[in-house]
Amino acid sequence: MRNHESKSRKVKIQNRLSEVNEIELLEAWIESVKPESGSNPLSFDPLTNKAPVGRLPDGSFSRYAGCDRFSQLPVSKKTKDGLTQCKYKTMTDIQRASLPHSLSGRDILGAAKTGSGKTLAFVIPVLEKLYKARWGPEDGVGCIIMSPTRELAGQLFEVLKSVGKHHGFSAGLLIGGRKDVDAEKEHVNALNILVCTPGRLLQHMDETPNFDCSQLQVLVLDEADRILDVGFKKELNAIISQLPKHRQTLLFSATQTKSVQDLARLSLKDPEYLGVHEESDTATPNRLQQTAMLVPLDKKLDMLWSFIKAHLNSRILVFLSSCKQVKFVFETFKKLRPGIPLKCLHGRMKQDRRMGIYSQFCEQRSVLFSTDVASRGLDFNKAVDWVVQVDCPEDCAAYIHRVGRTARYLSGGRSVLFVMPSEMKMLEKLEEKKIPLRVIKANEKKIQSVSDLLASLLVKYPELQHLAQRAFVTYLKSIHKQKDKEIFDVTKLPIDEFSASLGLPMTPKIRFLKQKLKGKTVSEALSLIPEDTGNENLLELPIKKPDRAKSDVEEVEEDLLLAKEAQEAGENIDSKGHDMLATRVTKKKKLKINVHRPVGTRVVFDEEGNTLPPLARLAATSSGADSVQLNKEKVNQRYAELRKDLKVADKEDKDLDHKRRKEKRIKEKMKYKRGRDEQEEEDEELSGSDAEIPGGRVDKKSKIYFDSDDEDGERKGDIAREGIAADAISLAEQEELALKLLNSMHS
Ligand SMILES: Nc1ncnc2c1ncn2[C@@H]1O[C@H](COP(=O)(O)OP(=O)(O)OP(=O)(O)O)[C@@H](O)[C@H]1O
Repeated sequence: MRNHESKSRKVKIQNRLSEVNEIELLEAWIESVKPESGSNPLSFDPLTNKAPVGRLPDGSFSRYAGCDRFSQLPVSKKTKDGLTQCKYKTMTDIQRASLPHSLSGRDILGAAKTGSGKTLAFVIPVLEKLYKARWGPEDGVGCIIMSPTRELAGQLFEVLKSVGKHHGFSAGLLIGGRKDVDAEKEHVNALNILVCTPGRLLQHMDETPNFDCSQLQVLVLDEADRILDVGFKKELNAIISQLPKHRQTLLFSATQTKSVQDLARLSLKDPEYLGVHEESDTATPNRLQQTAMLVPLDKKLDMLWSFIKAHLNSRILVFLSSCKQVKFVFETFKKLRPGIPLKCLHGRMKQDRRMGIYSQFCEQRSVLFSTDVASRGLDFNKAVDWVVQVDCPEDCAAYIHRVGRTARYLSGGRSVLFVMPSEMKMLEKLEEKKIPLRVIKANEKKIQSVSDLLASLLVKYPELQHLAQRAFVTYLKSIHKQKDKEIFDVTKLPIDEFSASLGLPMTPKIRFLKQKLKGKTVSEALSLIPEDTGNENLLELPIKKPDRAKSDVEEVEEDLLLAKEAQEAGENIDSKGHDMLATRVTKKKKLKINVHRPVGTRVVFDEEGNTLPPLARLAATSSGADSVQLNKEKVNQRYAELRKDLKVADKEDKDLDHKRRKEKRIKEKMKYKRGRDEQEEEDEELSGSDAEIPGGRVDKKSKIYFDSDDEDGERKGDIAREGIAADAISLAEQEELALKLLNSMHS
């Protein structure tokens, strides 16, 4: 027994000695032939396969800058073994360009096309840095790898595990949507490498006792431009403030930032900027065939349906602009049975389900409807045949990342972008960014219409109607919120036709466009109605009437529907569900209600219970001048009454709404106090907000954690915004309050 123990101790000592020797050798090698700062190793001639590697007979070292095989790099045997087992032999361009610099400890800003192997370009230096520092369990967190989405973090974690499997480091995946946060807290201090999303990392920084990153050696931001953009600004600043300045920082993305401000935030030291495909003719992979098709908004679903039916043996990734769009298209198309499995992925799904869907999609032919949650970094086993962008991406970078889900590494792929007539500017912008797009015309004969099928589905399944309405509103909202107004202009969209194309019997109201009328309340708007229109027969309201042929009965039903949705959404509407201001105000067309319209289209009862058409009793019943005068007076009187009623109703609604918001805030606060961080149920939705609108993030009121792909995060942001608006409590006041609380806790 004792013999055995001493033997194993001997082996350990030997291993340690050989590791120490290896590290000394690696350090000497790296130091003696490191590439000049500012050089791009891609311009060096590769070493031949037979050239000796490492220490040469004359005591010098082989050159590693410019070599094209992992075996020629000054990296440890453990890393080399991991790479060999994963069958990685030859380096990709970004790996060739960046590894010689990153292995010598320099900060890196790496930009290379999608699918070009950026992950290994940071995983290898991370492993090597910690290995050379002889990092052990007692040293705590040595490296943080941050990703903007959970799926991507999960994927990076897998690469790290497989390439680093011969090293003894402990690594953990810290992402939102996992329930085991308490268990995580217990272990997080023992981890050497954290692969995380910013929200979850910050949560640990704030909540985990003794969480310590003060010894951090390497910080990696994958999809760095995304993490550096406004959506993550607060989280990132808070995280960075807790990290030591003396560290190595590696930033990678397909669309990199060079903004000095951003880099200053990260305290980079003379970073090596390695944009390996900058000289390339195209910004996207060469094996990617990209097309664009002019598709009007109301024909998008027809086109998508026809496309799917024509590619039943493919793996198709479809991008839509919001999770409500995704849900609607997924649920309805599923019922229409296109003959290929359908799946959907969006930020409101529970994390386990998201992961499950992601792997299922990698395995079989299917269509995956997704929001931008799947647009960055994900490597679907090189198996996506088509990327279909039904809704236009917010900018060229988003386009590049979406199409980058196909044609990865050496494989080919195809993509198609549906562009609406109002978005043609996008094509110019893409061309400017060196994105080779072929604009093609759809074969009209092959397009199958689904609108009628959808309409019947919506009749049969009322819940789908609700989904359709939400999809409709959130789509328009996403367009309205887009920053690039040259491309996105909600007023240019065929709104009624769009509504009909979703199968909706009538156009839902578009509440958010209220702003166009400068935020006036219902009663204020009513007060704008002229006392005397100058035309005895017409009442003009600033309402866009979508379908002139639509009957009044339809209008009543429509209002009821809208009222229901608006109430759910917590909007200010009057007690009868009328939101006259917000109703279909798009092109500010005026609805003219003819008070002389035929009796019988809309049934109204008078005090005796007799049926009357609306306002008919106010209208002229004879052609005599007296009666016209009389009716005008009645009309004005009636309006005055209406205004009064509505003012009262409006006030009641405001009070109710205020109360409701207050209750909601209190509820939310309680929720966060309990430390709940789980993903909300898919169907828990907040009034008209759609979280997948990039840049739509808002300041958070208090400690709220979210990942970019976490629609709940956006929700929480919205809640915070509501809270701020309602309370008008400033950040300074909140901080003061928090301080007081803290002081009282300590005293
Ligand atoms: N040297 C290599 N040899 C063979 N395959 C590689 C090599 N490097 C990376 N790959 C493979 O290429 C694919 C794309 O790699 P990776 O996901 O790192 O790309 P990326 O540049 O990070 O893409 P994105 O910009 O979309 O995040 C992966 O399947 C990976 O396994």
